[in-house]
Amino acid sequence: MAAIELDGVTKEFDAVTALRGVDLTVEEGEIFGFLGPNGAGKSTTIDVLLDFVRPTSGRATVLGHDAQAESAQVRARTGVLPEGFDVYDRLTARQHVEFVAESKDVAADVTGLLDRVGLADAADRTAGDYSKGMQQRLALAMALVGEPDLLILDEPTSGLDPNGAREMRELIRTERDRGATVFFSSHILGQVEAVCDRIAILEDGAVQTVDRVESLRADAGGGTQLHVTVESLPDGAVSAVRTLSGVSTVAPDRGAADPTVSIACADEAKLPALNALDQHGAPVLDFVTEEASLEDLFVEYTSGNTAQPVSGEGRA
Ligand SMILES: Nc1ncnc2c1ncn2[C@@H]1O[C@H](COP(=O)(O)OP(=O)(O)OP(=O)(O)O)[C@@H](O)[C@H]1O
Repeated sequence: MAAIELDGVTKEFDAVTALRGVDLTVEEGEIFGFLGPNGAGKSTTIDVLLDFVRPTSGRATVLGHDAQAESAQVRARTGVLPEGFDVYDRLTARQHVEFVAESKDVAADVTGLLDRVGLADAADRTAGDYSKGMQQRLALAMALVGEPDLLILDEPTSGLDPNGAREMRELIRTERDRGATVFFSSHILGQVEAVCDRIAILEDGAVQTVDRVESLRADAGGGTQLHVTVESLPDGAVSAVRTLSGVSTVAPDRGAADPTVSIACADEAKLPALNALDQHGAPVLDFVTEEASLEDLFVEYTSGNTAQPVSGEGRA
């Protein structure tokens, strides 16, 4: 059974069409990244799933329940980290989590949950004094109450430092290993590509593409960037690499003491490219490889929208 099914969902807010016939299926047990620039419609989609807004047309099903008619059942089995979560200033973190457990009518290991999100030491401090990152961690602990079958996380790494973002990704993986489905939105490509099984790219209320991360990476053109330092770089060596199958671009740079050449190529073309350099008067001194980023693809699908897709602060 699909964890999430959107079927032709359109949402119009007066003058703004936020969603335009969105079709999307998220399978159970997936970590699914919902990516798009600011204003693409990510939060509106999540609001439809949780019945905070009603679609103008189309239908949403969550964990087999109709998102509108059976929203209570959906919420009972779903943990949500909303965008721009506001804490209750005078309540402690512990009280926040206890409150969610009471509302959901489930038993919760409150200390254990706060420990998992790195707030054990601050559990009894009032959340009004928390930093933004600590508030975000608290929101995550609240989302995890009751071991939900589905986690819906809206911009979960917002406000987190690089360590916090990495811990968030580890936690997402742990939740998936427990059997949960994780659906999370982000406008930061690096966050999504580091952890997701599949990604949908949304732009202007419409799904532009849905695919596995590896397939998107392959579509990004050239599986690998090869940066090679050579002793010398005659034109013949550059041309020899250009003619190899699987090589898409070759960019020589003769400005430094040792010339370099950057080669975008398919994985299987890496060794032939290095051999071709060696054999055409460009002995290889050193090389590094870099996986192709999805950033170009993201920009292509989102028409270079003003949101900055950054490639992340490092992989988990
Ligand atoms: N309640 C509302 N009333 C009017 N317009 C709205 C409302 N909610 C969202 N919109 C509009 O719908 C569009 C999609 O907004 P949404 O918040 O879903 O985007 P998003 O992808 O989540 O963006 P961000 O990354 O900035 O959070 C935007 O143009 C927004 O202004």
